[in-house]
Amino acid sequence: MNHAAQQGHQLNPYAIALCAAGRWIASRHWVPATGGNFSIRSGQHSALVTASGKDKGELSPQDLLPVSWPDGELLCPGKPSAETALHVRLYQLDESIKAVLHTHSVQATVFSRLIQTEQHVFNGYEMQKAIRGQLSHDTHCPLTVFDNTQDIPALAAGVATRWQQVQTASALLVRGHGLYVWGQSLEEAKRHLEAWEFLIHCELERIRLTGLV
Ligand SMILES: CSC[C@@H](O)[C@@H](O)C(=O)COP(=O)(O)O
Ligand SMILES: [Zn+2]
Repeated sequence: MNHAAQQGHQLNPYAIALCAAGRWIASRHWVPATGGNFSIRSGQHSALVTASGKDKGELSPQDLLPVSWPDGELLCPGKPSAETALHVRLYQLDESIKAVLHTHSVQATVFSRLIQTEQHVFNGYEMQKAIRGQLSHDTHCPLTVFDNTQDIPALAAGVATRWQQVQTASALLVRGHGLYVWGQSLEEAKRHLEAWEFLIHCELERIRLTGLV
């Protein structure tokens, strides 16, 4: 990258905000060992996505790679996240999504393996109100769980097929893998991430204490 391009990258407010989010997420121990990836929408058909294999707590703006899908087909220079196709599919499914955060916390990973069904319904938690559209603790908020695969385009296609049920949560789980959340701003995606980590932690404790999944 030449000097001018590098400077442009360093001044990019989207890139700076995502690097700061990465430091916050890493401080919560939700992205160990280079796990996780993040993106932020930069245009109708474009986003910045974390480069693959980076420590997500030590990102600098040049680790955010521009990807685009002007005609639906993915164009990505360099080596963006191995899970870029899922980020892009989420942006395609809902134009209001502005940021996507993927994490590998211990509790989300363990919880996803305890849930044998395609969905786990959360009910009765005040924290549900931190999720877009959830107006009360008394609603039923379903979190959809997908089986893990290394075939990310296939996973993205599965998410698209079940989008009606997935979108309510602004989040999804991949079994034995981790959590995806999104939001209409980076701040909202961070709030969804913190809320889901809290809700999953509560359910994990409930299951531990009662033995009832
Ligand atoms: C620690 S391996 C984790 C990866 O396989 C993947 O799931 C992940 O979240 C990070 O991949 P990346 O390509 O760096 O975005
Ligand atoms: Zn992952």
